[in-house]
Amino acid sequence: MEQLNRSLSKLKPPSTIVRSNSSSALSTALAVAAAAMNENENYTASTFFGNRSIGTAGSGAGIGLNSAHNEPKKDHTLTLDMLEPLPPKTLAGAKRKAEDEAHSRPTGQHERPHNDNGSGDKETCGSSFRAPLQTQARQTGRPTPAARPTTAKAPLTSTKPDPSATAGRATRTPTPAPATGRSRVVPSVKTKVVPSQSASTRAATRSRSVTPANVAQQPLPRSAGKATGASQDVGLPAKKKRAAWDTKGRLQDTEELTDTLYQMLNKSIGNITAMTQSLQSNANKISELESFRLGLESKVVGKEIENNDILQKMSTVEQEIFMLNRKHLDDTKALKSKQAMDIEEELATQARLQREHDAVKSSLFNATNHQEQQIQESVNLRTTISNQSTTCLSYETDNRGLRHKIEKTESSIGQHEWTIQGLERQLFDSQALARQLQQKVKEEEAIRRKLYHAIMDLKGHIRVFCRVRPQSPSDGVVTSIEYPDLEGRDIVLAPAKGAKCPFTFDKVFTPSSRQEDIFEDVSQMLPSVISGGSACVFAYGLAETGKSYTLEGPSGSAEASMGLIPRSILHIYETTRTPESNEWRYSLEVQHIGVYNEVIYDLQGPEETSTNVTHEIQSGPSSRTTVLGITKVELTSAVMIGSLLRIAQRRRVAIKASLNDNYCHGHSVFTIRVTGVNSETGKTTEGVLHFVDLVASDAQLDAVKNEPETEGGEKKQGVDQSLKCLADVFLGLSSKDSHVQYRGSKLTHLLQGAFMDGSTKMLFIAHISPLSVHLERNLRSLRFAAKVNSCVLGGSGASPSSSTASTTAAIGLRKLKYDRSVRVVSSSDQAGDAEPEPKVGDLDRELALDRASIEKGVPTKAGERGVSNTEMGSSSSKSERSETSEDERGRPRRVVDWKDVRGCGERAIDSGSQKAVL
Ligand SMILES: Nc1ncnc2c1ncn2[C@@H]1O[C@H](COP(=O)(O)OP(=O)(O)OP(=O)(O)O)[C@@H](O)[C@H]1O
Repeated sequence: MEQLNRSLSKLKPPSTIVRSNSSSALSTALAVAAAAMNENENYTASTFFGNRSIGTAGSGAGIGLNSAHNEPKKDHTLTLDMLEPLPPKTLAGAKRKAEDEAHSRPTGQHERPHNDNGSGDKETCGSSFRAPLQTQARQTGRPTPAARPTTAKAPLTSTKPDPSATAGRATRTPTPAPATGRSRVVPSVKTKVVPSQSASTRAATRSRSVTPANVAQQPLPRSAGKATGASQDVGLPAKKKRAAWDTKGRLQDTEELTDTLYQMLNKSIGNITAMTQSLQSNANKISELESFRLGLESKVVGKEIENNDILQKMSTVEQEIFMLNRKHLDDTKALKSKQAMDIEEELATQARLQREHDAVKSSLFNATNHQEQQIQESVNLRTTISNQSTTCLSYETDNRGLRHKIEKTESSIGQHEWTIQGLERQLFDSQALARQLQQKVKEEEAIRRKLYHAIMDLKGHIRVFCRVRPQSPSDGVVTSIEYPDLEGRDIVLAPAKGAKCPFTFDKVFTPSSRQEDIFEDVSQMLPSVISGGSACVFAYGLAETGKSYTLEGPSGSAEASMGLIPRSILHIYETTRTPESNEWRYSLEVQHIGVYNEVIYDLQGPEETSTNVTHEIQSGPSSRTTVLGITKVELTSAVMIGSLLRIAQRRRVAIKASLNDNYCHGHSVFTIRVTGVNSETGKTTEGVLHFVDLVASDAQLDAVKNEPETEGGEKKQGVDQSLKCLADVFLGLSSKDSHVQYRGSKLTHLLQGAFMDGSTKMLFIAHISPLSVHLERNLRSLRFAAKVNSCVLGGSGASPSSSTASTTAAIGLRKLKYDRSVRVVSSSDQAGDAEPEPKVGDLDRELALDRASIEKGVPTKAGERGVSNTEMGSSSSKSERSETSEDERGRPRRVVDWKDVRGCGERAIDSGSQKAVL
C-alpha cells in the first residue's frame, strides 16, 4: 500500500491523463507510439504508454504526436486530441499531493521553476514520468532520461484543462484534422525534448518523427509495395525493390504490407483496450486512494492543529513550569536564609538559655549553700542568744561594778585636768625655751663653722699623703715596701741592695687602702668649699702609678671604686641640695682643663675644637684667674660627672694623637665651683675645689732637682717646667717670699688665686708603684713630696680667714691641742709612751673652754706653755725658727733646703733620734 502511494504521488497529474473519444486519433497515436518504440527513441510519453495500459473507458482514447519538423529547435510536440479534464477533485488531490511532496522535499531538491505557461505541473509531470521510464530502461536496457541533461527532464508538458489556453494553442499550432473529421484539435502540449545523442542521431530522429495527424491523414495501404521505407519503418523484412515498371509487384508488396500493418494495428487495439481497462481500474483505485489520502490528510491537519494546540499548551506549561521553578528557587532561597537565621537565633537562644540555666544552677547552688549557712547561723545564733542571755546577766552585774568605777574615775579626771593645765603651762615654757635654744644653735653653728676653719688651719693648709699602687698581674719584680707604724704615716722603701729609705707623711695609704679611705680625709675639706673656701688636691707621681685611679676611678666603675672627683661632686651636690639652713641656695659648675707642653686645652669643649683651639689665662681682681673661652658645665645632676669624665678621657686621647706624641703626659685641672646665695641676707659665697693630675716625668723630676742634664749629658730642651714652678711656688709661699713666681708655668698661673688665698686647703697625694724598676723614680717622687710636706702655707697668723682676735686665739689654742696630738716619732714613741691622740669631741670641748677663757682673759693651757698668740702667729714662719726648734705641730723642724732634701730619709734613719721628719 505504501508503495502504491509512492507510485501515485509520482504519477503525472490528472491533466496528463487524457481521454479521447476519437478512435482514429487513438489509433494514430498508438501507431506513432509503436513507431517510436520501434525506433528506440526516448520519448517519455510513448515509452510510458508503451508500458502502461492507457485507454479511455468506452470511447477509446488517442494521443497524437505532432512532430514539428520545421521548428528550428526541433521540438517534438505531442497533441492530445479530444482531451477531457479529470474530475476537479482528483486534480485537486493530485495537486495537493504534489505540493506536499514539494514541501516535504529537501530544499536542494526543489524542482525547477515553472515554465512559461506559469504552471508547475510540467515539472511534476516530468518527474512523475521518470520512475516508470527508469524501470522500463532497466528492463529494456535503454538509457534512462536521468542520464540525459537536466533540460531533458521535462519531456512532456502536462496541460491543465484551460479552454483558453487550449484554444490559443490550437490556433497557434493548427493540427490538420483527420480524414474522418471527427478529431478535433485539442490544446497541444509542447514538450521540449533535448536528445542526448549526437547530432547525427538527432537528425535521424527528426527524420523519423511523425505526428498523429500525419499518420491519420495517411490512408492505410491495403497492399504493400508502395514504399519500401514504410515496411522498414514498421519493422517488416525489407524486400527487394521492384522495378518501376513492375507496378503489379509493387502493388502486391504494398498489399502485403498493409495486411501486416492491419494485423499489427488490430493487435495493438486489443492491447490498448486492455490497457484502457486496466487504466480505468487504476484510476478508480487512484480516486479511492485519493479520497482515502484526503481523509488521512484532513486527519493529519486535524492532528497538526491538535499538535499545535498541544505544543502551545506545552509552551505555556513550560513557561509556567519555568516561572514556577524560578519562584520555587526564590522561595527555597528565602526559606533557606530564613531557616539559617532561625537556626542562628535558635542557637543564640539556646546559648542564652544555657547561660541562664548555668546562672540559675549556680545561684541555686549558692542559695542552697546560703540556706545551709543561714541554717547554721540560725543554730549558732540560737546558741549565741542563749550565751548572750547568760552574758547579759553577768554584764548587768559588771555594769553595776563599772558604774561604781566611773564615779571613781570622774573624780580622778578632775584631778587630771588640773594636772593638764599645769603641763600646758610647762609646755608653753618649754616652747619658749626651744626657740631660745634654736637661736643659740644658730649662733653655735656659725661659731662651729669658724672653728672648723680654725681646725683646718691648725692641721695645716697643706697636707701630704702617699699612696702605693697595688701590684698588677703584669707587673714584674716589686720592691719591698714597709709600713712600720700602726697609724699609717710612715713608709720605708727597702731595696734589695742598699739602705732603706724611710719617709713620713700625713698619711700613707697602702695597696689595700680603699677609695673611700682617701675620700674620708678629702671630705673634711668639702664643708669649707661649700661655705666659700677653696681647696686644691694634687695627685702626683710617675705614669701608671694610679693618679687617675685616685682622682677619677676606673671608667664605668662601681660606687665602691669611684674616685675623689665623683665622690666630692656627689657629696657637695647632696649637701647643697639639703642645706642646714633653708636660706642658702647653691649651684655647681665644673670645668676641665688639660695642660700639654704649656698649652691649655679644653677637655669639656666640642670635639672639633678640642685639639686645635687653645686657651689663655686672664688674671682678674683679687689675683683670681680665669681661662678664656673654656667650657663651664653646670651640674644639674650628680650622675653627670660620669659622662663628663668620659668626655675628658676622649679629649685627652685626641690631643695626644694631634700632638703625635704618645709619651706626652699632660696635667689636667678639674675645677668645681660652688656658688651659694643667701636668700635672706643676699650674701653670696663662692667655693672652689681643684683636682690637679700632676704627671711627674723624669725630666720634671730632674728639673726639680735642678739637674738640667740627663744621664746622657744632653740638656733637655722644652722640658715641662710646671713641676719645678710648682715647687718654687710652694717654697716661696712657705718662706713668705713676696715675689712668688706664679707665671712660671701655666699650671701655677692657673692656680694663682688658690695659692694666694691664704685659706686654701691643699692636699698633696704622692703616688708610687711597687715595681723595682721604678725604685729610683719612686724615691725622687717621695723626696719631692717630702719637700712639699716641709712647707708651711697659711697658718693662723697669716690666714686671711682668721678675721677676729677671738678666732685667732681659738686657732692658736687649737694649734696647741693639735700639736699635742701630733706624735713625734722618736725612739721613746716607739716604746709606746706617746700620749694618746685626743678625740674630736674632746678637742671641741677644750676649744669651747679655751674660747671662754680667752673671752674672760683667763690664761689658757697654751699660755701655760708660754706660747703667746703672737708667737703662734709668728711660729708659722719657718725663717724665724732654727733647725732644732719645733714646728707648729710640735715636731722638730729645720729650715727646708731643697738641696738637703735629697737623702734626708737616709740621714734620718742614720741619726736614729728622728725618723723621716723634716
Ligand atoms: N689603688 C689601686 N687599686 C687598684 N688598681 C689601681 C690602683 N691604682 C692604680 N691602679 C691601676 O693601675 C693602672 C694605672 O693607673 P692610672 O692610670 O690611674 O695611673 P696614672 O698615674 O693615672 O697613669 P697616667 O699618668 O699615665 O695617666 C690602672 O689600670 C689602674 O686601674
